[in-house]
Amino acid sequence: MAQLKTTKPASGLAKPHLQLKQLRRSYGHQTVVKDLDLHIAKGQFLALLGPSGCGKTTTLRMIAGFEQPDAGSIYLDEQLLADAHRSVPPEERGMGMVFQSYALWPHMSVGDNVGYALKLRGVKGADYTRAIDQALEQVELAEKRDAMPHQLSGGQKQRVALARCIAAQPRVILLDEPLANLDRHLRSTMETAFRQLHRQSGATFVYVTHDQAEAMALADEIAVMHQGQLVQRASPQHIYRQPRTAWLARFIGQGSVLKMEAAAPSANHAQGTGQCIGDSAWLHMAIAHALPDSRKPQAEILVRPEHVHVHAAGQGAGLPARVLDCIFKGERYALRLALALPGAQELQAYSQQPFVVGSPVAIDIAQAWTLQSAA
Ligand SMILES: Nc1ncnc2c1ncn2[C@@H]1O[C@H](COP(=O)(O)OP(=O)(O)OP(=O)(O)O)[C@@H](O)[C@H]1O
Repeated sequence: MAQLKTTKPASGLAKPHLQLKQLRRSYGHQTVVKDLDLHIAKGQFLALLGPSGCGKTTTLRMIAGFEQPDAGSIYLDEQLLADAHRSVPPEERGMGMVFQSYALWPHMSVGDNVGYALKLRGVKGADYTRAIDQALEQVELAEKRDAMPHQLSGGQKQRVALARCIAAQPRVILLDEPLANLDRHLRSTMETAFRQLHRQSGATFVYVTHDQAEAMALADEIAVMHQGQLVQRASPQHIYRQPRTAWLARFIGQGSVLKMEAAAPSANHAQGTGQCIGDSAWLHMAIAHALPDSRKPQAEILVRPEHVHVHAAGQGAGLPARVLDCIFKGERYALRLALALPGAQELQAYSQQPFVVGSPVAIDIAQAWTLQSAA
């Protein structure tokens, strides 16, 4: 692999950001990252989200410099970091990486682990000690400075790994499933720590995860990958409310993808993908007409459980349905319902009251989102 020497951007006024341009990487005959275009603004917290094997880690490793692209290029500011012919070595990219496995040196104290990169850079004496103390304070582990890694809990080890990363003051911090080894309670504590550190450090964060809840809780924007390609990139709110494809709608959050008749009678709604339908009466009609053997065109819509109102059968109008499941979730009940219509389409709903499994109900769908056909 030819190695590029680090060169500063030509202009100090250049707008700094990380750019992946038409990035491609294959292993044997399998192309795992396919012409990926991604621009990440300075100081942004971007989550790279997708199911196992979609190419997230390979993308992160190319940004870090552990893998070289087969085609395309990676720029930081205006500096070319890598393309198919050249690659700046990882240690010259000004990036830090936090792994799922913590990757602490077992024979070094917490303080020495945190200061490792600084020592390599020749930082010594009071500056070295101050940088370690500051980084450990940021992750609230100042009292563990002299402890050894084996004396720490999983969450503490991950915070040391973060402190080590921050102490080196990287421009970009790359995180590969850093919370995957932690229990649920610790994960939410660590999510708070990540958000604080992101704000304090001002660094650009690129965070790989397959957990949508984690991506939504942490990131300003989410880039969803599927089979090596970018499916959608937007804010968590946008991706949740307006997923582009049926695949993404199913992948992100709770919700049901229902079929409805694309050209329902009395429809004065424009048809097509990427639209919010808020007319309940029209929605009910279009869903009721989605006969499984219909020759008329069918469309797919996303219905989130919070938009489904359930009441006992006979108490008001609505689509007829039957309760398949009713699970107590603490603050509410989660229902699984089957429409009592041809096709028996299933959907999810929330309710403040329990419903008996098997009982007939009526449902109102307040809004839905039209989708592209399944990817
Ligand atoms: N060094 C390698 N040699 C061969 N195949 C590889 C190599 N690294 C990754 N792959 C394959 O590339 C595909 C993408 O892997 P990658 O680790 O990028 O996915 P991922 O989205 O991060 O998945 P996970 O969430 O499971 O880590 C997988 O099919 C994987 O088996």
